[in-house]
Amino acid sequence: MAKYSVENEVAVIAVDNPPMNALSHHVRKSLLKYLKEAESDEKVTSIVLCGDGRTFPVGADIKEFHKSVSKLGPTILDIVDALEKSKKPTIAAIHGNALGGGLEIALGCHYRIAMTNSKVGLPEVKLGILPGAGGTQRLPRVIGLDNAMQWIAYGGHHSAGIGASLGLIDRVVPQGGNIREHAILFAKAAVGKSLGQRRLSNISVPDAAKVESLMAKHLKEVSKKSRGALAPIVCLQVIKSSALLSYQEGLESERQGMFTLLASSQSRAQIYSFFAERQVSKWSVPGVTNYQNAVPMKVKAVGVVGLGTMGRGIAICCLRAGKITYVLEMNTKAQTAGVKYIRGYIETMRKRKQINDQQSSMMNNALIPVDNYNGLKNVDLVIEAVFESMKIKKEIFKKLEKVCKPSAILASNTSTLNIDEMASVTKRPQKVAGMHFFAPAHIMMLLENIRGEKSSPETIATIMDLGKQMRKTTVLVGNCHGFVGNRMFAYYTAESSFLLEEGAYPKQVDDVLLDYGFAMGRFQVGDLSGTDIGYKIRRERGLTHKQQPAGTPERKRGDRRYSPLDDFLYEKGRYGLKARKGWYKYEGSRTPIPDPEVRKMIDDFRKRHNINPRHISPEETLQRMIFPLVNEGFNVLDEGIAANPWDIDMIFQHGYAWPRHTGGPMYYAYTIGLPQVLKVIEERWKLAGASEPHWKPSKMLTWLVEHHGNPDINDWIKLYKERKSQPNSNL
Ligand SMILES: C/C=C(\C)C(=O)SCCNC(=O)CCNC(=O)[C@H](O)C(C)(C)COP(=O)(O)OP(=O)(O)OC[C@H]1O[C@@H](n2cnc3c(N)ncnc32)[C@H](O)[C@@H]1OP(=O)(O)O
Repeated sequence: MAKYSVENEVAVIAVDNPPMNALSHHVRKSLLKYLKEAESDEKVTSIVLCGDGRTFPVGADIKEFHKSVSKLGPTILDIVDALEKSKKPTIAAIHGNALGGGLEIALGCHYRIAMTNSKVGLPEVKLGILPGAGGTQRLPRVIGLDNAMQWIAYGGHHSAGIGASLGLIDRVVPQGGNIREHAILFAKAAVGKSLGQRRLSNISVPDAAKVESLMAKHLKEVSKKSRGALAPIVCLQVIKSSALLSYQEGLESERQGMFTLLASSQSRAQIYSFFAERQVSKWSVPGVTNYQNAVPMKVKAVGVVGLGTMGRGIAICCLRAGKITYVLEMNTKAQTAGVKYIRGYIETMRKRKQINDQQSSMMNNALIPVDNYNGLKNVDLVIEAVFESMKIKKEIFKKLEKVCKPSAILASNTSTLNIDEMASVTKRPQKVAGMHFFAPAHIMMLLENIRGEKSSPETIATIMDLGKQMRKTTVLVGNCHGFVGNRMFAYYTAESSFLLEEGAYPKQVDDVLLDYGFAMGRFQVGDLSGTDIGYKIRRERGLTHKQQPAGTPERKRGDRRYSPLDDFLYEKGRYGLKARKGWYKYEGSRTPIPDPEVRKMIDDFRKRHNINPRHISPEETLQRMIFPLVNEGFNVLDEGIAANPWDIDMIFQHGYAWPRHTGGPMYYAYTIGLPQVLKVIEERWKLAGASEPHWKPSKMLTWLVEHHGNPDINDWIKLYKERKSQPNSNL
């Protein structure tokens, strides 16, 4: 709804649709009604549009998308038109966020004033669509093509100050000011002034002459940054119309572009992702506890054990979240290097204005290096981040048990190992949990939190809350080898090496993944992280080529298929980018170049094993890499290790840079259709057999397909659990 009042001849229309004042159908209806009322009331000389509560409208109601209600008039464009056509000056009074349709109605107004701490932007591209209420045509007319292309194709939020410097915001109201009062005064002063040039559809785009060169520049950038995504490209094409066509023709091009994007699977996937991102914070452990009833502990001081790459990143996350951070590293050289890195990073953040001087000095003061376990006696929570070895981790947990106060939570940053086994060496298993950060921890958005069998509701609530304070997408999962992410990802990696054995080369596989939308292929990523990382993990598990007793078949570990190609690569000193050679070679830059030496290694291997290389199609490559991962995703859901398919999708989007416009592996499977996915998995299972158990069709996937075909992704768990809970379900 909207509220209407007249103050001192100024009509004030305030959108009132908590929490975000989204422009839902009922809001649009009442906005237009009040606009007409203000227009026809002779006592009203000007009109202010604002938001009640937290914010100016943040855009269209995303919940209405793909539903018939979104098509019910009036549209946002009807409101924008009415505001612009009004004979009385219309003023948008912005506080909080004016985003998407919110900014578009502000662009319909003749003037815009904004609180200094407010944000403006057209982020529709992030939902796989475009600003569909004239934003693609009006914004370039105010801030120019170059800026509009940047704003719309990337969907960033911008400060009111930036908006003012570009002519979008007419006045910035300082902190502490009352936006409504300022707007009323502004509106009074605007009465009687000419509105001609204030109607943005009347004016032309200032840098229209540069349209072709700007198009080329931005198209190049978006195809690199948002590989495979349709929306940024359509956005640019539609913005181009603002420079070449009349306003009305431009609007038609916007309408057509919107039609194309709304019909694409990408927009559905991105809208799904928007809600999924918010849904994961509403965690629950069925029958035990959930985000609404568990109370987190207050965490003031955190300990981080180990100052390697992970420990340093985790310490930065803790400092940014305002925690006193004790970093324990007993090796003096490693401690000096770690602390130097952290302080250097704080300084970089300060220089980039991500933090101010005061925050920088607070963070530096809150960093406390210690060189023995006693130094951790005051922390509320400790995260160990040492090498991935159960033996070492158990020793650390025993020491932590002795020195940490009884209330302290003991967490491990393990990426694969059993949390319950670590908990078993302590007297406080209810206070033990996993906090799996992804490298680099201070950059990657994901935190995969692992609840142990005995983790208490308070412990779970605390690690989830800490993730939120670190501003991470924090997903709660159950305990098993590799948890959700690495357990599923192992098959993606394994299949990529099998593909090399059978006929592909690294670039061929990587190109398929790049076309799918990944920023980097599997082998490029391997080189970037270092081929030594995986090797050390395999060595810890006794899997590497060199650890096998004489006579062990090269391509088997036990009764399972194994590819030793990754081990050979490491043994040749090809550690990846840092060694300037890995799956690729690097000559003076980070550009991966296919290396004949790697090709020879693969060819020799094939010859030794009498493998006749065959052509592997892009379609097979993609299916071989993604479908076993999806199959395992269904096993993970069946076992309750992940509570929902969107939990898995968020783990992959934020931890493994899975392209957002596909929604994530589970949503992608839903887009393809579960019957089709199962068909491929079943065919492959027949071919591969027991030595490749990752192709064994998941019970849950099979049951869903047999009984429901391709049910809505929101119904998977409900349908399956209902059936599973029935007696004699055999599931
Ligand atoms: C054509 C298309 C047009 C014209 C459009 O306008 S498309 C929409 C463009 N606008 C956006 O994409 C903005 C979406 N919202 C956000 O980015 C953020 O919510 C925020 C930056 C505005 C605020 O962030 P934050 O303070 O963290 O709050 P939450 O994101 O957690 O949001 C709180 C609840 O509000 C719901 N929400 C937010 N925006 C919308 C919306 N546009 N439509 C419907 N619902 C919205 C959000 O889902 C949260 O709901 P709950 O999880 O609490 O149920």
